Amino acid sequence: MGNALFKLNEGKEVLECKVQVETEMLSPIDLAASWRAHQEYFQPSRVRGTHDVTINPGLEGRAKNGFASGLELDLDKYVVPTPNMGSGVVYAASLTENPRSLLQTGSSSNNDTTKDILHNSTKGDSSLNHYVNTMKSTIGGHASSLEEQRAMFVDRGVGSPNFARPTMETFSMSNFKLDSESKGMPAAEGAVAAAAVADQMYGPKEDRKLAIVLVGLPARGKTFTAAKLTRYLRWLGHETKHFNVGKYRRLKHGTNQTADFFRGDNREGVEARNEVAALAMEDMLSWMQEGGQVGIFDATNSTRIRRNMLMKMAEGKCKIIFLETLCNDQDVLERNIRLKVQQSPDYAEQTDFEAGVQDFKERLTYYEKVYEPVEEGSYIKMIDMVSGKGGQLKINDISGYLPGRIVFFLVNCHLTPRPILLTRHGESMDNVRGRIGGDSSLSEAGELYSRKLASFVEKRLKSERTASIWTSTLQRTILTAHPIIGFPKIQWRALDEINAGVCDGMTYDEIKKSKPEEYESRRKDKLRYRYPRGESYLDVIQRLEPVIIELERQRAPVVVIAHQAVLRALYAYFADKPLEEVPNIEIPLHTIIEIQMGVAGVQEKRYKLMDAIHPTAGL
Ligand SMILES: O=P(O)(O)OC[C@H]1O[C@@](CO)(OP(=O)(O)O)[C@@H](O)[C@@H]1O
Repeated sequence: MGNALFKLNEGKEVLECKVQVETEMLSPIDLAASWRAHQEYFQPSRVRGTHDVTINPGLEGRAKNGFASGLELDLDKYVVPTPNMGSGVVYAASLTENPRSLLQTGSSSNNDTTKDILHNSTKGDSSLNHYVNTMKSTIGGHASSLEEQRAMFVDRGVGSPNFARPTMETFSMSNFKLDSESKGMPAAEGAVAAAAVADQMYGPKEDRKLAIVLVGLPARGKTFTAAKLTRYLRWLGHETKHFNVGKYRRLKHGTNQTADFFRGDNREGVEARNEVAALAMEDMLSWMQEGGQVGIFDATNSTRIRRNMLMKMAEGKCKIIFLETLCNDQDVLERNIRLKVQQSPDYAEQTDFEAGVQDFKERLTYYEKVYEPVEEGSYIKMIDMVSGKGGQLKINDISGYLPGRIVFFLVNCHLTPRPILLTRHGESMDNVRGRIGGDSSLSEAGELYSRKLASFVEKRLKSERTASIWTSTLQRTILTAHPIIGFPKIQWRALDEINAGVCDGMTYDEIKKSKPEEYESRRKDKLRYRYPRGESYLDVIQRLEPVIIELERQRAPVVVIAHQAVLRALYAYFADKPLEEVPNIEIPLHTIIEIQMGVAGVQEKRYKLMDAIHPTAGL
């Protein structure tokens, strides 16, 4: 502890100022370590001069790339098990909601349930109403003191205990997330959170709950589009669920319905299909009452009568936007029909594949006879987006934050299969030291990995017309990309590692010793915890959203060379992982995660090129 007394003679007046400085005793070893780290940071960086976009990389990479990478010709020799999703294809439809109204015994008839839902919807969320009223009166009225007014809008960090948590009366996003009573608030930061607060305050109740009702003939990519949209909205933090009516039909009426069941003049069949659609809608509305925010209602919904039934059930409870998928490309349709027969549970017991295809085509003709394109209400028409040769969106009566984002997401999506390769940078000097953040260069092992990666990329993408290499602006990723030649490289600030704020450059042990409350807060809620003057994982997800949109939009392969926390967030999107799991997803060094995005969903494959700390001379 150091004390100092400063005296300032201003003419006759002497100003005194006492200063007390708290210092902690550092052992000589810690002092030396922090001096070394300090020197390392101020070493001239080897990549500062490179532009954000380099199209024709220097030839020097070619020389290095030629030798010492020692990769086997057969890349499958490096394949390692994928800990999360297995190596099989995850069929999108299997990720849909289990029909609770069918699984619960004695589920009430449609009308009773609908009446119950209408009755309960007047209760609303008392604590949230109270909260919003308090906030309205504070903001609308006059906060009692200037201090409180200033405090109202200061978001003092979610997890860091260094800031007093604002009282219930002051306004701060953290209360919304932490107040377990307030439902429908996304687990998110930034724009998503701000829009949610605005909608809670000013949007009519039904606008705060959104039903995206799919419309379209079979084999138009409805289920795949529904799954993609569900994944995107969940990743942004919106409580989103995918309700597939086909699943309800199969549960209630079995999986071996022939095409006749789907005839427009088959009264029994029509009633049965409307019944399960109503059950699914009731389940979705019940789920919204319990706090769900966006329901993706996946069915053909091919007639105006059916759509009117759904709109009537949703009246006053949620906003409906119809999402119609239209496809005129016969090749795409043929491919989708064959994929559907191959993978749909409807044909799981069909031994004769071609007979299955014929039956499905017959079912299709029955739907085509009664199909009425959407012309009513709010709608988004996706026209030939599936083929990936352009396509377009037609929209009508779309407004608000979330619908706007959904349109922007859908206009950037396509189904052209292509691989996305995710990998961390090569081992860095700070990885060896166990220091987080920073901007250190690569260790010897990290440099060897960069050469192996260049070899891998050359082999894996040699059949591709083109590809691009994305890095962060930190030198450990730029240096890792350096030996790769022949592909344009782009530096993204958005791909920089999570900002550890005041803890940048420290080891976890040093944080635990010198900032135990920070360490403990992060351990307790790593997803929401924000480093003082740094970021949380929720912050990282929000800043990665433009990267996800661009990854969806790209038609050529992309190699993303980034960081542990950033890749956890990106991987969680493709693997549709719950947000709570994001901060602990395994993203080992020197491993490439290949994500294959295609018509059937997302497939994952992992290649481990070498160990982290002790490089092997040549594989
Ligand atoms: O969220 P945690 O588990 O701390 O992981 C993030 C940390 O991983 C590290 C390595 O410790 O990332 P990377 O080396 O991939 O850039 C740190 O820089 C970063 O702070």
